[in-house]
Amino acid sequence: MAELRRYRQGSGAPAATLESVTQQARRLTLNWSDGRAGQFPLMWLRDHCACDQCRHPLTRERLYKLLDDPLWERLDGGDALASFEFDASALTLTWRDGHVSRFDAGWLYQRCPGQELATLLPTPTPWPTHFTPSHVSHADFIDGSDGRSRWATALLRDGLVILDQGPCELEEVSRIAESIGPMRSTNFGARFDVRSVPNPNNAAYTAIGLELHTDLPNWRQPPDIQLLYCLENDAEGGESSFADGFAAAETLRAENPEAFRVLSETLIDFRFQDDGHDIAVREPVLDLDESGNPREIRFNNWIRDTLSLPPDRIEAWYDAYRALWQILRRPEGRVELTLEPGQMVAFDNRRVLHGRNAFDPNTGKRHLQGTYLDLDMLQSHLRVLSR
Ligand SMILES: C[N+](C)(C)CCCC[C@H](N)C(=O)O
Ligand SMILES: O=C(O)CCC(=O)C(=O)O
Repeated sequence: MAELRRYRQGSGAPAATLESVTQQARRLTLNWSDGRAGQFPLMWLRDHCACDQCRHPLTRERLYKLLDDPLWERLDGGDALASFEFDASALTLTWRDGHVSRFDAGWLYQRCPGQELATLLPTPTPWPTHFTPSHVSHADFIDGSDGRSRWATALLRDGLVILDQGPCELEEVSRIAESIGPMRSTNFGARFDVRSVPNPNNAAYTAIGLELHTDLPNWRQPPDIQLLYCLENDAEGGESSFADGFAAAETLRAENPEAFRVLSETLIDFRFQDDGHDIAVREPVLDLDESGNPREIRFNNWIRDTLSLPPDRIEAWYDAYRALWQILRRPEGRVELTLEPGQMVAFDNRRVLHGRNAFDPNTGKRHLQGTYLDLDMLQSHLRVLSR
């Protein structure tokens, strides 16, 4: 069964064993010793055969093509299956053409159609009021899988995690990022320096305060994860703040459902322009998933473009936007901290907003290095660490 284990998700086989199997037309019903019953369409079973002909022996990717199999030319019932046998831990099917498929009972138990598949990933959880983010030391992160797992778990769950006591070395942020996945490039490069420069092309490269925002809402797919690594921070000011956009959206929905509706249903324009770029998109401030829960927030006051709505919708949109903005500013919903040299914040840029107070470049230096990562790479990293 080694070949089946290769693509099994989750850990270990369940305690329950297979007790009975019956066929009804184009399905098998499987009953386990703990009372669970599962209905498996024959086509599903044939499609998930894990033998070396049906899955590539090395990559374990599917080779079997349902569409090319003469077995399904007549979709008239159960005649695809010639016979089946089972014991407590396995089910063996012999198909009409003589092909044999063997399934581990535990593997099937975890995949009963209609049942949520177990995931190794933590569920994103909105911040309670006065939320305190998790900290992981740089040494624990570098040394072993435990520190990395704690870091990635907190980031996926809370959308924010802090790494402490790293070296004050240029490019440490790139090394950290690349140990997880390729850095996600944007018009600001793959890795960027946040400091006050003479000819800035965006507000982050000045010394002004930055209201809570998400980065690059003017892209169809804004960067998922942002890493900001502090190298120097001895200028006066420059304190950081963060707020959970999903928690704020939920508060808005509870307090002002109409504002929530307006922000999720109205598409507005976001646009960034400099000498070489003009990147623009039309999207809502709150993007909801199929269940109506916030999936993404786009909030960035300085690159919000001209509001082009019919006049009778403009006031309502501004009222809704101001209501959300007010919630985001509430102290009980914000995390405030002063980044120390060697500290790195990582956050979900499509959920958690970040900002900073103005700083005075005449009183000292402030320098952060940052980059972005795709969420896919962070999730992959945690799954691999859990193997
Ligand atoms: C930090 N870094 C400069 C890379 C990005 C800042 C982006 C913030 C905002 N979306 C904007 O385009 O102005
Ligand atoms: O300077 C900071 O602390 C934050 C910079 C920022 O908001 C950004 O890079 O997008």
